[in-house]
Amino acid sequence: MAKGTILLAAGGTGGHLFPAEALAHELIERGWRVDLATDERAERYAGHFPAAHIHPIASATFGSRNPFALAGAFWTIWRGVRQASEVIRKIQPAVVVGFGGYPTLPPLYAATRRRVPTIIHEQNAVMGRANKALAARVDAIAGGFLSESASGAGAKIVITGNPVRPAVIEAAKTPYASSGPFAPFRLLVFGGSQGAQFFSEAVPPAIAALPASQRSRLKVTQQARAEDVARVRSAYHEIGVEADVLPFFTDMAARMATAHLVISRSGASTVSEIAVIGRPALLVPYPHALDHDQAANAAALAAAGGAQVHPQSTLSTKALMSLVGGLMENPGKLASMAAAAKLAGRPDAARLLADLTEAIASGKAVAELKKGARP
Ligand SMILES: CC(=O)N[C@H]1[C@@H](OP(=O)(O)OP(=O)(O)OC[C@H]2O[C@@H](n3ccc(=O)[nH]c3=O)[C@H](O)[C@@H]2O)O[C@H](CO)[C@@H](O)[C@@H]1O
Repeated sequence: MAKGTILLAAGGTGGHLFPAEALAHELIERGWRVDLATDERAERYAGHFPAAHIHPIASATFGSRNPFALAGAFWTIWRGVRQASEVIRKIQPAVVVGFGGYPTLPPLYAATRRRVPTIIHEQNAVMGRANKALAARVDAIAGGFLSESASGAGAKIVITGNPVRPAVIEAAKTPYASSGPFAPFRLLVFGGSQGAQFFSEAVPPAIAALPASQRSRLKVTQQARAEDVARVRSAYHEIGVEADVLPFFTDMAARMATAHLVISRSGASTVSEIAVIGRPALLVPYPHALDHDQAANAAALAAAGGAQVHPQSTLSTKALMSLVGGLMENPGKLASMAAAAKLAGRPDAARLLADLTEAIASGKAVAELKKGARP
């Protein structure tokens, strides 16, 4: 017999859904039934979600300035609030936990109206718009990279880190470079859950510019947007570099575990996973993220010595080639970056967030929890 039901709300991209999935595993292990409220966009990422029931909830963004589009969005969100309210009435969750992104607005808003305890989890160093809109109404704000002092909502913030999925915890058991003495040299390139056009354009020419002796040692795994896959594959084929190129790798954690160097964006889960598994990384923050400053996510890992951060605008083919080529010749530096990244990792984030969830479900307030935590 389950302890009760906890409703998680997450949608949109993998960056919101994967931390929810990690919390779900932890809560189920503790004897809770977990349901998920999500939008249809998230179906791509929800395949492995261990929810007892998935509730599709209507949602929309207020992104447009067109008054008709705005009115439409408002109406859709209101429809979502009514749907979510009905779900909450039926399943009587002990607490509702939202993971950011506009699909979480209706379920969290409906929960606060029905006086069900609520938590939002913010993965990023800078709070996203949906979470900002909900911050004043919820009981607790859990943070991946947030800082308690920097935000107006500081009193409600509990730093838990970003929960990573069980496959990541498993991958973290693999010591760095256990797949061989850097020959072949495994390079993993990916752009977050939706891919990155920039890497498709920039990385193959940089690899082509490496001396043949380095190129012949390379094995590349590269995620590319579906429309770029064929071009990236043939670019590597032409220069004789073995490359796995796909729009999405479902075994990303295992691929990270065997990588000697990662080149990626700095979305919150990406940075958290690189740290937990402990791999050296060249991080290139997505320059156009509306909601999240990816550079701020990368900063802590860089400060710990686990990663280098390079703005996209500085990465000419030559610059990228010499960064990769230089690191390939310096296994000692790579190994020390890997060790530093691992020290910065938070493998206990799912446990801490589950502790907070259970405390809020039992009616405790964040202020009480913080008082209890003081020596
Ligand atoms: C453009 C944008 O707005 N991005 C945001 C989005 O990123 P995005 O959705 O890309 O999220 P993250 O970088 O946080 O996570 C990407 C996740 O996808 C996984 N993965 C990736 C590629 C692949 O082939 N297979 C795979 O499994 C990674 O292992 C990781 O778990 O949400 C994040 C969390 O709020 C934010 O920090 C990002 O700023």
